[in-house]
Amino acid sequence: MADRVLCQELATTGNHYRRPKTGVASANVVYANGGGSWRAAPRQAQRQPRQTVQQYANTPATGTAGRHVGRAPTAIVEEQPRESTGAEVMGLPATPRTTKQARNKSEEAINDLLTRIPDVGKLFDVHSRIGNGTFSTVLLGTLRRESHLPDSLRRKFAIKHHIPTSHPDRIMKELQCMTKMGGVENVVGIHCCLRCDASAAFVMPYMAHDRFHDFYTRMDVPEIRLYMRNLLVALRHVHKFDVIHRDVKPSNFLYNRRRREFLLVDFGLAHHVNLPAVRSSGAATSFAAANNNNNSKRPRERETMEAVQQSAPADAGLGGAVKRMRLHEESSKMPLKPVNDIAPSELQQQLVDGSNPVQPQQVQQQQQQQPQLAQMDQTPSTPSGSKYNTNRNASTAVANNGKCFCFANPSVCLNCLMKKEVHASRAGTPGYRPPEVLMKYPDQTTAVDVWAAGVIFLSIMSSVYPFFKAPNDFIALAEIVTIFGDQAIRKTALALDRMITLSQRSRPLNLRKLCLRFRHRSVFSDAKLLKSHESVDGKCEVCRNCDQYFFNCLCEDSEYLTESLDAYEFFPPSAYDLLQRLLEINPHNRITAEEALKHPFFTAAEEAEQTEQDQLANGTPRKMRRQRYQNHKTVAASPEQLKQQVALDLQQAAFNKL
Ligand SMILES: Nc1ncnc2c1ncn2[C@@H]1O[C@H](COP(=O)(O)OP(=O)(O)OP(=O)(O)O)[C@@H](O)[C@H]1O
Repeated sequence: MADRVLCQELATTGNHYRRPKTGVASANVVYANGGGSWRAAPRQAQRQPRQTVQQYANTPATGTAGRHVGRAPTAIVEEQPRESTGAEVMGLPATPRTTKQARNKSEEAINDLLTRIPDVGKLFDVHSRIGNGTFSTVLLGTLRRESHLPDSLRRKFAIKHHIPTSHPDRIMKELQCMTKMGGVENVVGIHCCLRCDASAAFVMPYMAHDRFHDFYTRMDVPEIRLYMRNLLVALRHVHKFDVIHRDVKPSNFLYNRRRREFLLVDFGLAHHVNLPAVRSSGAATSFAAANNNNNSKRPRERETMEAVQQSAPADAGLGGAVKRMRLHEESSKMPLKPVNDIAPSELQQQLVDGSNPVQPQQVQQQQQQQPQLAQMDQTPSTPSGSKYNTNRNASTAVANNGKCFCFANPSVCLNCLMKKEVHASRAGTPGYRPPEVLMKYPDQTTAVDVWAAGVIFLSIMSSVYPFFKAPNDFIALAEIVTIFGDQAIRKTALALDRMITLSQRSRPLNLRKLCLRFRHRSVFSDAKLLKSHESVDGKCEVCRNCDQYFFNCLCEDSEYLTESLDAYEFFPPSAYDLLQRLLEINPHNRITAEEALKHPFFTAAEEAEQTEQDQLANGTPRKMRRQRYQNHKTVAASPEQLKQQVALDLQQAAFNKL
């Protein structure tokens, strides 16, 4: 029998759903400049084989090395874009996209939900699977007690069925976020939560939405503005609670183009802004242990346990599990013996069996040693004057005030072994992690989400999705360095107390050039254009910094005469400025969601809109013309009225000028 932990009455008088229609009316559209990644994205192509037929042509990008251009998709033939409504099972005709395989998966998911949580079946008719994530399957449901109503009057719900291996704390935290913050400002709310043994399901309001893939290249500036504004509104709301969403990405920000509705979903990785209290190797140990329980289908990091430990305010309501973890953490928090006291044989023994004898006075010594160690991190120079100390002798290390001896050694030096482990969350989806996360900065803030919003904006502006696609955090950082230059990263690393070693220098690229160059890739990668710039011997110079042909150079301070981009301009200058601020490398200088909403990209448009509305209220130009014509006629009728009309016209002109 199901054990219901929280079930509010589903009597919310929400809007009755309407029969869904497709968002955009255009069938079989061929995009010459359709989306795609910098690199070939076989995963992306594989993920949606049933929905999109993609024709990739292996068009060599400009530049010899093609560091980040690689294989550019030249054409995407798509079926009519549609909202993922699950409408088929609600009496609507099945679309050709619904394959047998998809139906099977949908049925599997429904059966799984109904078997694991039988109460769901008593309350809901579950129709189809509408989303599939790392931690859950989301299904479409309608109330059984409304089954007698016509389709158009039955309310729809998104039932998020958590995978049974999801940690209870993670589920609890997600639930807390939704109950505390949800239901307003584009943030998803929750109706109820059902649990049976190890399985839990959230019942949320359902929102039919379009796939990002279908609209990100099609939006005009006002729509992009609307999209970004709504995303920032949701983030501003979440950030007011000092909560970092940590998984801001297009698939978690639902958008219904037709109804202009938005919804930020998935608070599975959300946590409070770091309190620097819990950063110990013990925490890392228990986190690792928790991590082992979770098997990920997709490369999204699972740091729930760590997040729980770092978010003290959230802990209050989390119950025994967290307390248990804290105990575990305390017991493993014991500091290591100071290096002076460790005989080499003893140390070896410790490393082998993991034993860690601790005495009270050693704790004190350890605490005294911490500032020294922190300092050491910042001073890589050695007595010999070389940048790195390659001395292998541990006793010399001690004599050298605990400097690092790891470089060029096959093992971690004693001094580093003694250091407290830096424990920084890296939860989130690859491609949306900001530099501070990639550099393992422990005191992360809501700026993490703002960076992710910037990446989404960059995808929209450049028509490249996903924009960053690195297999690991190092390459992800290298991608950021490629665009923003090494100086910005070095400075930020210094500001964040992190040390970063880069093998080469790189100058920053210009975001406007980057966006327009990618947006119009077919134009700038055209063979004819290349031919027109080739020298007589058929060669064309390539910029060493950005790896692009000189006429397409993307560098901020380019030394080349490049092709003019003005004819291809699509955005106002304020858009690039906002993009730059959202993607500020230093999290301390990054714009907040609240500030971003006051950026001229939004406010200037609002002012223009206001003026337009005022004009409408006072008469549109067309109306005015008609009025003038009528006036003219009247004037002809009476010379007396002529004066009046002229005065009126002058008044109107003066008013318009204002
Ligand atoms: N309220 C909702 N209405 C409509 N669809 C929804 C709703 N909530 C979630 N979905 C769909 O389900 C998908 C997965 O949901 P969610 O992100 O919450 O799960 P997840 O397991 O955490 O996924 P991921 O690992 O991709 O973040 C979403 O991308 C969306 O398409």
